[in-house]
Amino acid sequence: MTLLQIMPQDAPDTLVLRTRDTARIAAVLKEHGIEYGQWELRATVTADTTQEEILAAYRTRVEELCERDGLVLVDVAQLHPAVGPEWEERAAKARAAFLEEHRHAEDEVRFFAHGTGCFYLHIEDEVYAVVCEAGDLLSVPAGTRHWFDMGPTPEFAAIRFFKEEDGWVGDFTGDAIAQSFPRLDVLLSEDR
Ligand SMILES: CSCCC(=O)/C(O)=C/O
Ligand SMILES: [Fe+2]
Ligand code: NI
Repeated sequence: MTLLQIMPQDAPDTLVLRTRDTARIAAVLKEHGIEYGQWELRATVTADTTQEEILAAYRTRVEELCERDGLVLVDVAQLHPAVGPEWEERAAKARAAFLEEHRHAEDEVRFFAHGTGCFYLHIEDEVYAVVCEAGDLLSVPAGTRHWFDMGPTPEFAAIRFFKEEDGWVGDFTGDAIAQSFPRLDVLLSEDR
């Protein structure tokens, strides 16, 4: 289930808010110009599902969003658990690539067609951890400091939307803040 957990930037163990109420999540994020929404799931995604099949399943919604927000490029980032040393290495590399705080020159727009991932949004003096699940759409404004954790066993397929070819390139802030915050697996284990 989708989760929003807000923590002070200097007190990662302190809960300002923890909610799985998606209407509340949307409302809280909207106050900061972040769009959160849910699309009806249209396809079962497995390791054998191609990018083309995922894009075809969501074509209407994708086209509507592109038209509305002037997005021109779409692709699918996906990882599914496998076995063997190559997988372990690939997963660790992929995870590490987004685990440091960065910004993008354009909005970060992602739709989760499968699996789970957590965006940590550093907004003013707080960190908003948004655990996205299949069906979730998140649009984070350009320039927002953030990092992303796909967890120790990455499993997700996300449609990515861009205005420019290099829209995914991160500008790393050099702030080590991400290291102090609970990772995706810890966040999810803390249900009480
Ligand atoms: C869920 S898509 C991979 C993560 C990504 O593109 C990004 O920029 C994270 O900050
Ligand atoms: Fe990013
Ligand atoms: Ni999978």
